[in-house]
Amino acid sequence: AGLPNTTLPKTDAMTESAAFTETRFTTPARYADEVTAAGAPVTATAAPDVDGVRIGTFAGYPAVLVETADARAAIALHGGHLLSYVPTGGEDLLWLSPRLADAPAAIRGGVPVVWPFFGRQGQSNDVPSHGFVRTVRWQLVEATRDAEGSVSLTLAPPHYADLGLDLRMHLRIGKTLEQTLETTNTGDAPVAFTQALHSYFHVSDVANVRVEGLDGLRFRDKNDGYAAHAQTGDWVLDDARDPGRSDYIYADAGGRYLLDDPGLDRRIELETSGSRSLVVWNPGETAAERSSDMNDGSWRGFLCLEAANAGPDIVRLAPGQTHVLTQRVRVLPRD
Ligand SMILES: O=P(O)(O)OC[C@H]1O[C@H](O)[C@H](O)[C@@H](O)[C@@H]1O
Repeated sequence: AGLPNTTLPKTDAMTESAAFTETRFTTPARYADEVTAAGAPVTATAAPDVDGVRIGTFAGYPAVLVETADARAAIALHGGHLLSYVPTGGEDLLWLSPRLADAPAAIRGGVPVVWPFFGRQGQSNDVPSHGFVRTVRWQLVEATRDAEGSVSLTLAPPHYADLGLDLRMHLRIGKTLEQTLETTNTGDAPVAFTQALHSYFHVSDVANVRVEGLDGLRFRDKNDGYAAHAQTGDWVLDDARDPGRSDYIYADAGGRYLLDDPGLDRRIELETSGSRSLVVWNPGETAAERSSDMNDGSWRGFLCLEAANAGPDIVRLAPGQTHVLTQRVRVLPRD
């Protein structure tokens, strides 16, 4: 097929802070120590006294393991990273690299938490790409089980006193996966930030799936100097301009997307709120082969649909204000 994309007039590159008004973050004083500590073994994490929740390991990472009648899930303490979500009777919705590097390296796969900036949008080159929370150890703050049997968790990254922002992540594991990033401005100045739940969805073959819900939207292509384009029809990987890779930021996105996968005979529904952008990313073969955690052909097994506030979609918070980004994910049968 191929996308008959229309090239729109080029505007300023999205990473130039002059074009937008993101806060320029300074790496928190504690960040380097937190990264170093994240490589050390986990010592005694108290297991919560909640049915179906325990502390164990998953893919070699210390993790919160959840089991309900409707689904199983694993959340690594490293990065607060959701590694696995398996609806009962189905396959994992998430992809995890078979070549994971050890902590404190970032985990390839699952749902990286990107915060408080997407990539290095609006930032200098001195800050780590995708923010300050994906390569540090998080804490499990709360676990509860509701009357329907779903498990709700709250996790938090280290508190950075000098950042002026605080993050809590909530997860609800049941028939549907619900994941929320709750950001509060704890400082005394307004903050403008970007973020994403960078989900790696497991697919049969990325070249053989399509994403509905993007038709007519404008997007910026990171591989094309952030040039603006217009989407016609569904997203597919075989973009006529560049077969085999996608790094698109869709703006003014509607918040409901369907990932149709004939090979796995399923559709993944992604619904978002508090997010007006969607990033659709797959590195394609050439870039994947240069990467130590995707250079085995496994890049074909995922597509990232990232519920984001990125590109022109920047969140502005006055002191004391809180912003909530939520994604809801579930499997639908194919008709
Ligand atoms: O390799 P990472 O730092 O995990 O980033 C993985 C990818 O994340 C996002 O999708 C960005 O838009 C991509 O440009 C980036 O390559």
